Amino acid sequence: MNDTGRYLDRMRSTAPLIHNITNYVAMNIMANVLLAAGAAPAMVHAREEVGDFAALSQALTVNIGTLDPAWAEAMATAAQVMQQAGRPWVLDPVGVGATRFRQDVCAQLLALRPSVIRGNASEVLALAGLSAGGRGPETTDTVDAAEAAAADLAQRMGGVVAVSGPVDYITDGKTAYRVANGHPMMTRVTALGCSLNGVIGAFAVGQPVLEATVAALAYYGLAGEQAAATAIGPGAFGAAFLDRLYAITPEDLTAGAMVTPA
Ligand SMILES: Nc1ncnc2c1ncn2[C@@H]1O[C@H](COP(=O)(O)OP(=O)(O)O)[C@@H](O)[C@H]1O
Ligand SMILES: Cc1ncsc1CCOP(=O)(O)O
Ligand SMILES: [Mg+2]
Repeated sequence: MNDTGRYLDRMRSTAPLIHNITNYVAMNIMANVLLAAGAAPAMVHAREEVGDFAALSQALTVNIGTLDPAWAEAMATAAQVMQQAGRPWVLDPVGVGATRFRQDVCAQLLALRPSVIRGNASEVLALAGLSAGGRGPETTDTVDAAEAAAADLAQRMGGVVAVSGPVDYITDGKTAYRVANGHPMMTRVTALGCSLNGVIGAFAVGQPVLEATVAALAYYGLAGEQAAATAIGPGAFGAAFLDRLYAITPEDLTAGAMVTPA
């Protein structure tokens, strides 16, 4: 894949409305990430309105980071709208291995066929049923260890699975890519994984989902590399990261993307 920049260009040209049911930690950070990238975010989670709002949106992201039963109901309602409309929706199974409640809610959401599942290695392993553990939002496993689980999950779901980490792994169960962009500083700022889901959703609007997900991860990782080159620590990095998401051009992305077939 050497045309990653085209996916960024198309996303920015439509500035898609992305409906996010995300956690309290991520809401503000994720909205800023989406605005910097060139999309239009909305954080909407009330059971009474998620269905109507999803119907207006071009993509949905669902994140179980700060789950409660009312939110779980809202997530299923919104995901069902997207599934029926054939529009992309992204699931982030934050900390799914940690509790029974998260596992049960994810099982219900998987039945609604997410277009993309994006998680770290521990989350993908737990979601595939290959590990019951995990401490919470941070990974304790390597991406390599989760690759077979990702392929299995993608085949079972009929969607794309993206395992993020030092080198990301993205597969639809048949074709797979690795993306080597990124910087370890990205793990020192909370909610950057959560915010990535929005960027994936935005890239996936009207574009082939596997390739759009790869391009989104390359773009995100490139912004992380560039931000880390100037930042003295996590605080400055967070601001520089938004600035780089805003500044990277389609040409920069095509030149800087480190994508290989897996
Ligand atoms: N050690 C690392 N080196 C480079 N990039 C990383 C590293 N760890 C994570 N990333 C990047 O950080 C972003 C968030 O991924 P990750 O930290 O795995 O998510 P989460 O916060 O959900 O655990 C992704 O773009 C990923 O490529
Ligand atoms: C710290 C925390 N606790 C519940 S959700 C959340 C944010 C996790 O964000 P990310 O997975 O992107 O690091
Ligand atoms: Mg996460």
